[in-house]
Amino acid sequence: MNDAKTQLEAIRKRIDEIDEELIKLMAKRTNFARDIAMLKKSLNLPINDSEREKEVYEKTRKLCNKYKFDEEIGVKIIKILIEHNKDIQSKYLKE
Ligand SMILES: C=C(O[C@@H]1C=C(C(=O)O)C=C[C@H]1O)C(=O)O
Repeated sequence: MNDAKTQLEAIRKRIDEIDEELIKLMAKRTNFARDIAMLKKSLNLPINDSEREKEVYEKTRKLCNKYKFDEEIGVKIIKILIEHNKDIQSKYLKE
């Protein structure tokens, strides 16, 4: 019983560490939004690039299969990050 409690605590500690890594990586991905916005402005390109998004979603599906993670959940998470990235790009370009 006590052993199970110790194991539960150990797993939760690992989950906390993983959550921190996830947030760190999401921030890292999102922090490219400003540079991307500036480069697109100089190249006269729109913020939205549906071809690139298609590639990102395809890659996401492949990675989900590779790591045995639910494909639809993976795509949902990436969609949130893509939309957030585009919102930030728009904000920078409005400044
Ligand atoms: C970041 C970009 O801008 C947008 C956001 C994307 C993303 O977050 O992956 C992909 C395509 C674009 O719609 C980009 O063009 O690479």
